[in-house]
Amino acid sequence: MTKLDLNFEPAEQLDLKDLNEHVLKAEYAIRGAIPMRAEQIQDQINLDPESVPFDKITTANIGNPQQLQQKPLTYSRQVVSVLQYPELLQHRDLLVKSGAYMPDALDRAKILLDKIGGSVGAYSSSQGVRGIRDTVAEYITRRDDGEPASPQDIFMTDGATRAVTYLLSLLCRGPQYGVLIPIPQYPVYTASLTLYNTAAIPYYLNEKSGWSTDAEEIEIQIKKTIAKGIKPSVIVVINPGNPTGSLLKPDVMEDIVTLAAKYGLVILADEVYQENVFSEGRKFYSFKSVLRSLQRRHKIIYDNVQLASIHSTSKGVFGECGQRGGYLELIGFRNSVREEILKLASLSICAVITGQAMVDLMVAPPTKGQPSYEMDKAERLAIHNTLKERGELLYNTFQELEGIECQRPQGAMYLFPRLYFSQKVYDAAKKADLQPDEFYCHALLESTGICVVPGTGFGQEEGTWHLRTTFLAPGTEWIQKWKAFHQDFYKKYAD
Ligand SMILES: Cc1ncc(COP(=O)(O)O)c(C=O)c1O
Repeated sequence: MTKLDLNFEPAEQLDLKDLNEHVLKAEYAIRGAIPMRAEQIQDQINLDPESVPFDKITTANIGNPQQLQQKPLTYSRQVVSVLQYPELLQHRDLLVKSGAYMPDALDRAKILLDKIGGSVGAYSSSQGVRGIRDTVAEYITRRDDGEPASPQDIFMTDGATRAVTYLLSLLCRGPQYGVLIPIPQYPVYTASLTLYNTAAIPYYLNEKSGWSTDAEEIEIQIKKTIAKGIKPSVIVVINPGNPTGSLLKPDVMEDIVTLAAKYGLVILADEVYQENVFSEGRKFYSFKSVLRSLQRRHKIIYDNVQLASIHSTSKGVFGECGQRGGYLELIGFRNSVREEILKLASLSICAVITGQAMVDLMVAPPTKGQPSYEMDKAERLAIHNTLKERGELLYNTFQELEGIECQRPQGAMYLFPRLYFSQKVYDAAKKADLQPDEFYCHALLESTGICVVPGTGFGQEEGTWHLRTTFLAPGTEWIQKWKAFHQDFYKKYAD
């Protein structure tokens, strides 16, 4: 029998007013109203397939390749399956003879198990498995043409998002501090800044010149912000860009590093699309390689630049979003600051171990001479080429249509076309209490099942309207459906 007095009015449940206002204000359009409506429609299709004029939802709203039939790379999945069940190694001959496993995948699993300490079911150190950080450091060194990387600077994370969270939670210090973000941008950045109650300082990318970044425009924004009494402390750069698909040139990157050196900005280089480069004759340059080159050419002025680079297993040709693998490389930070990042990492104990293993496999594929080499290389190339072709196809289709203007994809996995609307669309959108781009995207979803995200969710220059679509969905049927919808929409709303 309780000794407490039971004669009371029960306390109320929580209401929104009882919650953290910053969480309420944060928005993430990629999983916002339109994707939520798409989920409802999918449920409706499952219950009653005849109730909508299409048979499935095409999820072009999120860069989630394996949801759209991209096959995982065989070698890495073979290795990870053994990590989950190491007893398989006792049946090596059988597994190899039957063709179920390649011998080098089994060897790699053994090496990884040793690195991990025997079981993916055990925590690792908070910074991540040392042997995996060694592999990542070797990869970065190779990628940057011999510019050395150190495992001490690598932090393994649950996807790149966790790395963004660590950095912004540490660097955002309230509304009198600001973070420079590109517009349009990947909305995790604005959402995080809202959560951490820190000012977002937009710098606009130049659509007409392929969504290029203009350092002079950034400096103007920095000066304006300082004049308002807000201190810019971080600059976020997404390269290749999401949602724009643009690829930065080294001279622009040098300018950004110069601004970082001059104004004491930490560079948060979101480099998760570093493998997704499609422009002929162009290549990805890491911010680290650009910084090191500047440091070599100039004495002192670049010595204090602090750079955090993030990468992920979610994109590239790996597309292993659900495995939550990622890493963060810290360059130029004081030890005391790195210790705080480590503390943040230790609060979640460690990154998922299979995700860490996935990073190891992503950055160190089988090498020439190993039995899996040819197969792995062919699979990687096929995925890369398919993405490139799909991007081109969608781009070419947009070129044919009225009222839509699209920049050629240079990288990443998105197109961000601009939409020009008639007065009738503005009026209809207003009536529906939507922005014109939201109105178009809703109509596209309801007519075709194609789910994309309105430009409003990424930020866009006032008075302009866009949408973001991935080019991951297979086949051409959905593109034809979109084309037909678009033509009907423009006919229906012609002034
Ligand atoms: C620019 C950018 N950064 C980070 C992420 C998050 O990646 P992850 O799945 O590794 O958390 C994404 C995902 O789409 C992205 O587009």
